[in-house]
Amino acid sequence: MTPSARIEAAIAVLTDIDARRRPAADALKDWGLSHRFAGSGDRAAIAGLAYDALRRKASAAWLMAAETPRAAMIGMLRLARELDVAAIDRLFDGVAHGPAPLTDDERQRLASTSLDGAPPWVAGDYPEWLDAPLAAAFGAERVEEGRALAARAPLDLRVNSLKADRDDAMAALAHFGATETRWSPDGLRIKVAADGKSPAVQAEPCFVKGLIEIQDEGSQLAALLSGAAPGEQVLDLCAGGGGKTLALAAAMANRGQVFAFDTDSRRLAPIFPRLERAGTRNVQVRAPKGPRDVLADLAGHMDLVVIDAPCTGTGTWRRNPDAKWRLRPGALAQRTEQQAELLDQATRFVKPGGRIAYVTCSLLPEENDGQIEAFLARHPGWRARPPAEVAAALGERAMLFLKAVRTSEVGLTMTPARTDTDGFFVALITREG
Ligand SMILES: C[S@@+](CC[C@H](N)C(=O)[O-])C[C@H]1O[C@@H](n2cnc3c(N)ncnc32)[C@H](O)[C@@H]1O
Repeated sequence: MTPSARIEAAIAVLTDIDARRRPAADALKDWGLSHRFAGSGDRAAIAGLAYDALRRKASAAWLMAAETPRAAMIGMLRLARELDVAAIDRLFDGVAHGPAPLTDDERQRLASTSLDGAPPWVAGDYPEWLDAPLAAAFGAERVEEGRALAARAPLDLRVNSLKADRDDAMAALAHFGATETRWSPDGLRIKVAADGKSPAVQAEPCFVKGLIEIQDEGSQLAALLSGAAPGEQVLDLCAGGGGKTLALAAAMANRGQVFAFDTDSRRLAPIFPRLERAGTRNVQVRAPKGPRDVLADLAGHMDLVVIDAPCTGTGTWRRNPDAKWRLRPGALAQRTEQQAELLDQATRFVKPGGRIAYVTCSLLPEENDGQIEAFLARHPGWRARPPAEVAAALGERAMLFLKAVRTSEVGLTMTPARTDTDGFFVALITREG
């Protein structure tokens, strides 16, 4: 396919996403099924164009004074890919399978890339209804935070310390240009190519043998900051596919016990092959069994309960740019209710002196500090560890990390703008002994 034809295809995908209010991945898959002639390079390029246009949807619409998929594409090419008017003109050349030529008005709009005068949610490319919570969390810096959330994410890997050492894994992935992550002692980072295509690390021998896992650095740090230590009894209450479970087991050097639970057994299913590949020996998966309380025997015995809570995912917009435009206030209300219930439920498992690590991949205060403050008001006998104590788990990097993150009295927040990770909130709350 020509570059112009790829652009026209990406505009068609954006039109489908808008018309049917569906996830980008579904629209891209359908496009692929009905255009089987397109090769993998074409598909990756089209996905890259569509995702980048979604990332910059509000600012592109403002620049072009139009809220159409075509305007989103043209505006993105100028704002994100930094093409000049002549280069965009060449792509919009009007030949078969390509988009119609630029109009005079479109050409004029592209003369400037200034977003001066745009409201924060336009300059920061996030939904207007989230301006108030983001202002509460980040004040004037919310535009910068939004911009960083609208950028592409790198591919992060966690080296499995049960099987490998970071230097060896880095050498095995030198052909991808893997480098050490800034904060996580087990992390490696690979830059994603200009067309947005991630390298196929899952086909690498070191992945197949369980030496590495795909995990954002923020997620690695969230697990690390819980302070899980060898020999402890740990309940991973929202284990899902096991990303945190695997990191916890490695941090505990296979000693002690991790119990992995999730109410959704389909989400839990991938954990079994992942545990096997990683060589973990201290994880017991407790899959739900109808109304039976499969965690009853753990009550009062846990040193640590990790709640990697269901949340709005606002911290992961770099990876799911369409999710930010689909999020609705009702979903936020539902998530905050679930989170409060989970925090309350978790208390029954924690032994005196034990702790809960509460984690979200959200940047909204209602799901983060607000949730912990409300918990502490409901539960006398619990206290939040100050962020400086929580960050101490990072050893010599703790001071710099503390300066980078947003801290409150009850927790700390990583963001793409501050730590160059996905957005994560972490709080440690301790039951008095
Ligand atoms: C953020 S995801 C977990 C991701 C996972 N920990 C990881 O690192 O890969 C949240 C999970 O919470 C689960 N969940 C929701 N409500 C729950 C509840 N009441 N008890 C346990 N798990 C719950 C969801 O099924 C979902 O898998």
